[in-house]
Amino acid sequence: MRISIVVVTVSGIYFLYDTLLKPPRNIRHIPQIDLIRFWSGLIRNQTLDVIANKYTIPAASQSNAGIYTRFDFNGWTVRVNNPSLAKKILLRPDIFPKTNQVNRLEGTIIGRFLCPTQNIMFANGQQWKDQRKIANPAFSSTMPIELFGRLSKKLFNVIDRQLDEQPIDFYDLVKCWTLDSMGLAMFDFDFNSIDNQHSEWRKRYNTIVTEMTEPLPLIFPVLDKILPYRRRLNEELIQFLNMLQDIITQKRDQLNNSSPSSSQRQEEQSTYKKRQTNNNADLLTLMIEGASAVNGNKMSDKDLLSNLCVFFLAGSDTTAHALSCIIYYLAVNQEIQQKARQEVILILGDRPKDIVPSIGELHHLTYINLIINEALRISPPLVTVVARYASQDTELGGIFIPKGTCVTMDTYEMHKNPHIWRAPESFIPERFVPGGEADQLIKKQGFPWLAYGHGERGCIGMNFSLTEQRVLLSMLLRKYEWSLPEDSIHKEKLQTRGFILSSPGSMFLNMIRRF
Ligand code: HEM
Repeated sequence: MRISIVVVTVSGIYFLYDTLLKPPRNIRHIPQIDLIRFWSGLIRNQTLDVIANKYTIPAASQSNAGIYTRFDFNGWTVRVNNPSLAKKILLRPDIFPKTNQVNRLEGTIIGRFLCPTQNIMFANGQQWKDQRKIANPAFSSTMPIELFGRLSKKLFNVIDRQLDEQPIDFYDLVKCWTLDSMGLAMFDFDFNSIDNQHSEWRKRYNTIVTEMTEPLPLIFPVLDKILPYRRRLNEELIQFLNMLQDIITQKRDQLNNSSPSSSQRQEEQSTYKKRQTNNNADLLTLMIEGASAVNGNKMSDKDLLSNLCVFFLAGSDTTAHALSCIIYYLAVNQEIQQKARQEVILILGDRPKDIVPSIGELHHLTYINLIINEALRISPPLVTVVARYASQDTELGGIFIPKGTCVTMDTYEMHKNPHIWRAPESFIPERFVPGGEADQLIKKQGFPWLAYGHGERGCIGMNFSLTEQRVLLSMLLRKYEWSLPEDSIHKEKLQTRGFILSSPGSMFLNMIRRF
């Protein structure tokens, strides 16, 4: 009897060890990360650079291919830390399509927000093509520069009111700025969070985004149903989704009233084209009109809602993170800040007045563009990309990858890997001059810079987000000078954390007005 208890216990422990701590047998030939140390690092909230330097980069360095396996929210996954393999994966979506997150996350909080249906971020094949075709024109229309400029002036009013209470948390403010920009540009809804940082909708959105991506419920979705605070989060989510649904319904009603008959399709198409170029419509309007103008099909409310949520999540805190990191690196590199300011002054002049740059002027901000690229390298807002899977038996860097294996990329690690980039911890915008280090790496190695992804599944909102960054940064440089306070938590180095979306937590600055 005793012997059988011992045998059952030992077998149970072995079973748990074999299934939880060891990858499936068909990928055990690939180097593994030290899973316990990696996970305990994440749970102890270690910063991204510590995790990269201690666990993930060493794990990838075990093989020449620069790949390793680990268990995370996609289950056992092959993680790629190699630019040429990143290129191979991203340019072959037929061999490496996206994993089915809709099924995997069904019933979870993140699933209900991020992918209640197959939206543009997660769909594959024809379903994805149809959605991208509808959304593309909305994103390639003229950018709402005036809106970004107007919101920047609003932000400056808030900064000015806080100048006597230095330091100022720029990260918190810029999150309001990107949220208001997205709300207004996407569906003409004013979150009004710049003027009221404690607004109800802002609080709701922040709670959802912050708590939704906590690592443990991502791995064990059942926690969403058990833990009381997760149930409260669910309530917040329902309210947020209802608000978006109301906006969609109102917008449809408005459009139906303004174009009641289906026989007016030709007229609708020309209005749609005019709106695209004149930039007098929000993205939601363009998508609803696009859905009927492109192929005569209307997009269902469920699909629209699913896409709106994904645009929000993909586009709001990511850009806020990017802007905060730029501001940080300009604070700790005063000579780069000064050089960037000189460029802006050369193009926009130095009159003591806020000036919103034109699209042509933005194109001349070449040094600012280098700064943006370098900030996105040294601290990419998304630390990984959406997981793919091998749709057939294949190989990566000579290592066999069986059909069905989940594969993804370590964006953060690739951007910080000393085997790829020279002095990766140093902020050097000149890496991105034409023919410079970045171009050389692209030529020789593939995709070393993955901030916006690449290939047909690259970021649809890249131009939108880059325009936001260029407008706010150029206006900010004319108006203020800034530095890091002595007691900043980022004094030694930028501290970012996050499992999917990276965040500096806060970014307190001392700011001085130039006029
Ligand atoms: C700094 C800001 C941003 C960063 C760093 C970023 C990053 C990325 C990355 C890395 C991908 C590729 C993911 C993959 O291959 O799995 C992606 C895709 C995507 N992004 Fe962004 N993004 C940003 C801003 C935006 C904005 C403003 C929007 C929309 C308003 C947006 C919407 C999307 C969508 C819909 C996709 C999926 C495209 C597809 O698969 O066809 N992003 N983004």
